[in-house]
Amino acid sequence: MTSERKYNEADGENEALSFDYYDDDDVFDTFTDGDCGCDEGVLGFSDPFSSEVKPRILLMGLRRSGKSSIQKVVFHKMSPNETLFLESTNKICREDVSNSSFVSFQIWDFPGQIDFFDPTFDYEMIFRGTGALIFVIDSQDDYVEALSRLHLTVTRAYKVNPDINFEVFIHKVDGLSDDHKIEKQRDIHKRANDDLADAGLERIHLSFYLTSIYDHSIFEAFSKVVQKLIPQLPTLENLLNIFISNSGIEKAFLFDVVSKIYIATDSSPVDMQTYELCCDMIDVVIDISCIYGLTGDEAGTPYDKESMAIIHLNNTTVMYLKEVTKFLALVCFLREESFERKGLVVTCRCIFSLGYRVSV
Ligand SMILES: Nc1nc2c(ncn2[C@@H]2O[C@H](COP(=O)(O)OP(=O)(O)OP(=O)(O)O)[C@@H](O)[C@H]2O)c(=O)[nH]1
Repeated sequence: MTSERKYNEADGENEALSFDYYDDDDVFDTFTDGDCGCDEGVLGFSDPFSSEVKPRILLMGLRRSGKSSIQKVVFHKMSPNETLFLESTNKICREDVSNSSFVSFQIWDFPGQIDFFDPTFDYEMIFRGTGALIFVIDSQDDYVEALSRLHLTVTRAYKVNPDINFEVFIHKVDGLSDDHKIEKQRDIHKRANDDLADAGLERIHLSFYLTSIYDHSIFEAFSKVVQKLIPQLPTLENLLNIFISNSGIEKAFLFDVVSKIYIATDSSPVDMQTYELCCDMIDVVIDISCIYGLTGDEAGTPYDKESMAIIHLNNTTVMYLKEVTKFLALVCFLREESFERKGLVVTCRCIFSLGYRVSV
């Protein structure tokens, strides 16, 4: 028998710190009409009795909209093509993502076909502990039904917990031209907000992202969702701003190496190409380390204190990657002429190490 956390409503104010435990038969078994499509052992609570409270991210949307694929590609390194063989999820799958003290949350993947407003289903308990609700809309399908489900979900969730961040992934945009993508986003944005306005709920804010598992857009969107749940974000951004203003560095990211989610960057805008280059650099570092860094039967990891890489691009830009902690990497862009002042990078690494220690 597994255990599930439940909010202790009596504790009122600070709900995020008021978990207690109970056997989960009553809530979740309502939806277990078959085997979970999730790997037992990988998914579920890694430490159900830990007192640590993690923000909860819900993945919701109609059947086949791409929820499980998103989770598998971002957090399990599944290749996008393999998602073609994913079976439909038929019960709620929960996963702990605890790569570092910053990137630490639970993802709950909901089956598309369930009626989570079934009276036997304690949706209040679920929404009360939620930090972000990602609603996935298949942009290649007719989205009228998805929009009405989005409206229902958001309004119910908001009533229970107005602090939830509502994130709408307009998904599978890989099949669409750029013009078509923008047109879809505008249409979905307008209809969803009109529905809320008609219900007198224009104060509910929805954020929209164009996503696909076939490019980096899904990682970028997830980065933004996760960043909103990191209380240390303003401090990290500040540190990165100080960092770049005191060095020749033009752009700096703090990456979670495992998921390739960037948990913070300086306040200059991020463009997709820069983000993609960072992801590629992380892949290169890990791949090269796996091939040449691990010897024989050594049980080491391909990413450790020694991990660092420098890549000279052919446009006089240099990319610099350095391990900050076991799970975090600092990835910077700088001009070749500034690169000689590499000592600054090392200094700033100390600042980040300090920032990390302070946060735990
Ligand atoms: N073209 C394209 N197909 C995608 C994308 N993401 C997911 N898919 C496909 O969409 C189909 C459904 O994906 P799932 O992840 O199983 O969808 P789901 O929302 O979890 O479905 P249920 O478990 O039934 O609720 C699969 O064939 C995926 O390969 C995407 O970004 N682009």
